[in-house]
Amino acid sequence: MIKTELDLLVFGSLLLTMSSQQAVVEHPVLGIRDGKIVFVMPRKDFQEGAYCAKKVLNRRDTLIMPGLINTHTHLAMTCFRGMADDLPLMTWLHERIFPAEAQHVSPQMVYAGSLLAMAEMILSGTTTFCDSYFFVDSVARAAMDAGMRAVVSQGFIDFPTPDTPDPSRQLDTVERLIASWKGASPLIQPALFCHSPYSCSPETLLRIKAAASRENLLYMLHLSETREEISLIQERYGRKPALFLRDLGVLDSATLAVHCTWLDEEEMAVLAECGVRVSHAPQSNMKLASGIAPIPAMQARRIPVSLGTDGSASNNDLDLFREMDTAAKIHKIATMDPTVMKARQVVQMATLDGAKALGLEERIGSIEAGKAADLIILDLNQPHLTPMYDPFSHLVYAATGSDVLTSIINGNVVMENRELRHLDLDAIMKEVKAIAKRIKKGHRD
Ligand SMILES: CSC[C@H]1O[C@@H](n2cnc3c(O)ncnc32)[C@H](O)[C@@H]1O
Ligand SMILES: [Zn+2]
Repeated sequence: MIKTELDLLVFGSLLLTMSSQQAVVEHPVLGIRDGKIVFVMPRKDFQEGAYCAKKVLNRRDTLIMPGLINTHTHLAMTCFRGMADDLPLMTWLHERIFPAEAQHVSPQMVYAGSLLAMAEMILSGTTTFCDSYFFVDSVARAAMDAGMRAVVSQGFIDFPTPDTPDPSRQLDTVERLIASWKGASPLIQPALFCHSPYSCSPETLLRIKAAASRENLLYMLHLSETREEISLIQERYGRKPALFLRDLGVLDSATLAVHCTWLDEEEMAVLAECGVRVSHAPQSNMKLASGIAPIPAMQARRIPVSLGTDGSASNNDLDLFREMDTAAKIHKIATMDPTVMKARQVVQMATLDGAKALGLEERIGSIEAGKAADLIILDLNQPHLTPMYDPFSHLVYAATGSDVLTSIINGNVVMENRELRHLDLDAIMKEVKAIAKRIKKGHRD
């Protein structure tokens, strides 16, 4: 008998496909070749003699699921973790973060801080992230080195930023990003990010959107994050932020709006009509006391909502398991209704809906034959995961990132039994500690 060759065979106790049917497979076997899922089937249907695999992962008491997708973060801000806590957004940004970024953000700092973030994300089950920051080339190189799937977006603000000191040259920065990374790797998608409607002029918002549309790239921005933003935009443009952006012509299905904390009914209707996707970052919204986004109302309008951690200076970690727990609970208390944001739906937000938010649902977000092999394996043999009536309940309300044993991205094992395969964590932490020492002293890198 001719055997089908596989790169990897994975056995487990339970597998959550997170496909639209949300099938759960007991005692699953999963075959992977050339970075893709070849089959998923129950072990009883598996003909052992029909396959030969270069590597086999087979551990008792494990749950296999799609890798988690973090749709909004600023990875290099790991270097600022814990540096400016317990402040409201505008004070945090203008008095602490922007000045620190002006002094310390460099290609080296972004590479080191992003690598540290990637180590943290892989160790906690994230396989795809969408980053928005400066010196994007460093983020993309770090993602290639870590073996992570990434949307790397270039951030724009209408004042001199570390990689675009002259804001009138923003389009040069766009061109550099496209020349270096568009089509360069199946793991990397470039994208464009305008910081917000209050920090970018209508001309900038439009110019960057036009470039994104021309190049078929995702366009993102922080939207309606605080009440202060609503007043500012209302004063400046005589309209609420979402209406202002709709009238400007930058809202469509290739737009991902981050936060959306203070959207009202009319604005939600506009987002739904335009096909805008949303990234919800509940822990950052809580820590900066920005507010509670009306997520159940958005989902009722069929606005696709995904999860993001935001940067680690406003969260302060990148563990999407903790974010899922927060997302499930915060809306129960906000609506005083424990039936909203059920565990199964929250897991979907962190997987398939994350893929939809990034326009990657054909490739990732669920475990299905033909999709990329981006998956994680959790250890169920833990006191806090015993007994198990409902795996979705455990993933949202009991598990943390440290329950992830093994992570596979595009068919590559990037972490096995909690050992990072591509990253030297000690060296990365040493480098970031050295950067933090300079930040503490206030010296330039
Ligand atoms: C142009 S994107 C990078 C830019 O955004 C800043 N930032 C990080 N988190 C937030 C947030 O929650 N709201 C607004 N701005 C934020 C970051 O420090 C960079 O300057
Ligand atoms: Zn952000």
